[in-house]
Amino acid sequence: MTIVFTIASGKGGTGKTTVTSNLGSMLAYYKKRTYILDADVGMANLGLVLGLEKMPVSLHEVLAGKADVHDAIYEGPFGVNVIPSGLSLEGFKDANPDRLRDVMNEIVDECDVLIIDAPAGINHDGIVPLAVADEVILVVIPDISSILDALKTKMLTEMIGGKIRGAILNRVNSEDDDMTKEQIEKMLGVKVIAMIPEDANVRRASASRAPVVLKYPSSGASKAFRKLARDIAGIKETETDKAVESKKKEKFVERLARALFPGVR
Ligand SMILES: Nc1ncnc2c1ncn2[C@@H]1O[C@H](COP(=O)(O)OP(=O)(O)OP(=O)(O)O)[C@@H](O)[C@H]1O
Repeated sequence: MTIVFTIASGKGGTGKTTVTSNLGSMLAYYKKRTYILDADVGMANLGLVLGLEKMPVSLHEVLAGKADVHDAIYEGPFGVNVIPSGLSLEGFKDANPDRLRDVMNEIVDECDVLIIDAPAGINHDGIVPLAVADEVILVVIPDISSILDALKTKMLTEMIGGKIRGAILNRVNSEDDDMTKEQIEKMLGVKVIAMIPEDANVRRASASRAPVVLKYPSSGASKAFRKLARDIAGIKETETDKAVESKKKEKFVERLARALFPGVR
């Protein structure tokens, strides 16, 4: 059976696209037939961060009723199926977000997991992705305004009969954070299902147009995304996962050795 997740926040810039691209890629890596769809039709960037160069047909044309959704599916990292939104304002103007449910119905039988990257804010474009999801996942950063905005999104989701799976706490940097995981859970009234550290590799990977799980698989953020994907897919850590982790340790030991014995290679 297919499960549809919508990745939402409230406040912009908390990491929805980062979560969508990395969680989607990892689920594909773990052999789940995964589709990721950029419902942020006004400020699309899922295709960009995944390095899709040419997108002759995008969700814009599909939502405008001018193209079939199957013509707007592109192959991403580990074989994840990406449905990007276009970058032109002209295309955005004609896109009708109310068609999203029809688009979903056309692909739902082909996938195990569909992840929808929702736009920030509470407006009409943002409500449709909340309404069509089986479960909404909130992406928050440890900052009071992010939590308050996510709380509004949670209340709106529940008001329209939707269900919240939990919150992903992104950009965690324990020394500087305003709020702890427990305070956030209490305030939001939902479980924190993953904690993704602040990690410069995330931005570095985006700049080279790849998800961090592909570009820097042994980084802290990748480790957290791998675990989240396993939890969602209901699978245990594999030997390959352990090998990726031990690679990180080796590198640390190598770095330490270099620092202590600079002359030795
Ligand atoms: N864990 C992290 N560590 C460091 N940088 C991060 C992390 N997560 C996200 N970022 C960076 O934060 C910025 C915003 O992330 P992203 O685009 O995923 O947010 P968004 O919620 O989709 O934004 P918008 O609301 O504009 O669509 C990007 O530059 C991204 O590389």
